[in-house]
Amino acid sequence: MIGISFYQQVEDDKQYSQKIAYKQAEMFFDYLVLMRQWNSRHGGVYAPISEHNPPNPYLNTPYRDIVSPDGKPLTLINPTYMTRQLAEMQLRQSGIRFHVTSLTPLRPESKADEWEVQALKAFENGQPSYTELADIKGKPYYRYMAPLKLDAECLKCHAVADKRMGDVGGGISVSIPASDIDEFIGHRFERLKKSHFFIAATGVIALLIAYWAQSKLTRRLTRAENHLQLAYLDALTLLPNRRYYDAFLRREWKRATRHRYPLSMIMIDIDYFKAYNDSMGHQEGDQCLRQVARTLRRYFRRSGDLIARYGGEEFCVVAACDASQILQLADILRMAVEMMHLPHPSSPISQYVTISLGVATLIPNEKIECTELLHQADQALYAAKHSGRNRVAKYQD
Ligand SMILES: Nc1nc2c(ncn2[C@@H]2O[C@H](COP(=O)(O)OP(=O)(O)OP(=O)(O)O)[C@@H](O)[C@H]2O)c(=O)[nH]1
Repeated sequence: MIGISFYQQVEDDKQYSQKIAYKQAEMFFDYLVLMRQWNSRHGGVYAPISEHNPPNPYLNTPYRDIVSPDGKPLTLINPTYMTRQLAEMQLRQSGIRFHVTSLTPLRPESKADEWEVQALKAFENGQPSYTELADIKGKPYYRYMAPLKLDAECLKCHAVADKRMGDVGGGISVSIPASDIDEFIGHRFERLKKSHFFIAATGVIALLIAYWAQSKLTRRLTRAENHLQLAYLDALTLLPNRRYYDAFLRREWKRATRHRYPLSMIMIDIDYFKAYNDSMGHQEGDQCLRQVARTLRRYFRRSGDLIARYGGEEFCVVAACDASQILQLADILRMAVEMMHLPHPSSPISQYVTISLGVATLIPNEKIECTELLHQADQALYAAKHSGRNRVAKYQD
């Protein structure tokens, strides 16, 4: 955006400067026309003949040269001769060129150049003025030209058969060196470059600071998140731990109390896990816990349900569903673990690892604590264990 702004401002400045150049040329033209009218109104003016004011050989009029009563030789200066003299002075002083010209000039020096010929032809077709950036002797100029209408004074010398008063007799071209404008644009360009560079540099520094601050914040957040995960995640199974489970249960209990919907719980315990450890080794025991956890967690995707490692070889489930739904879920979990076909050589009830599950459901209210649900699920688990293991038992009063 800074690049676009820079480009646009430079382009705007160029166009604006060009407009000013052409306007300046137009003002020169208007002023010259005014002076010519003044001269013409007096029928020309006499001035002493000098090195800078020799008699004009192209001025075809009686009394062109006269002598003043005190004996000074004077010569008549008509509008065109005056413009020519002014043009020479202006060129010497500022490099700006005026040129009075026509398609049929009397003086060879007044012959129109290629560009002026185009402009004069355009005037004959009614165009009021002509502007262009064009070269004179290999140097670029902002060129402006407008027509001169024939008046009585002009017709004295420029009497052409098909020309009448008010017709386009020629024109004056005003040419301003492009180097004057380029110099101005150059200064402006430098200033724009500096200011845009400053804005860009400030922007980049601000972005770098923002990036640095943001990555610092991200690092702190990641660290905090890791700490939080460590605080609430069981390192062995990567399931939520008992602390998280307790907090979750209290929250869900309150919500279920408010909205009066049933909350269910499953306590899960691996059967004969001591024997498994003893026969397979503690590391295999850990591996078994991980595999059971991975299998169980697949059934918990909803935000209102949770499975956690409750401690040792025990897992615990809390779900916002009724008694029949939780019984179904518990049975699915039991079968899923059995179907893992994890060998358990020292289990008296199966050749594979199995689990026992205790299920309880309550509709919470302000008079019951959530520990009651835990207690009931635990009782149900105890019942499942004592009625043979590898089964689901429902809490009975
Ligand atoms: N490998 C391993 N073993 C554990 C872990 N946590 C608890 N245990 C073991 O799990 C066993 C639990 O045994 P018990 O509570 O006697 O129960 P059980 O042998 O599973 O018998 P039942 O529950 O009655 O079927 C203990 O031997 C604990 O050492 C653990 O993180 N890794």
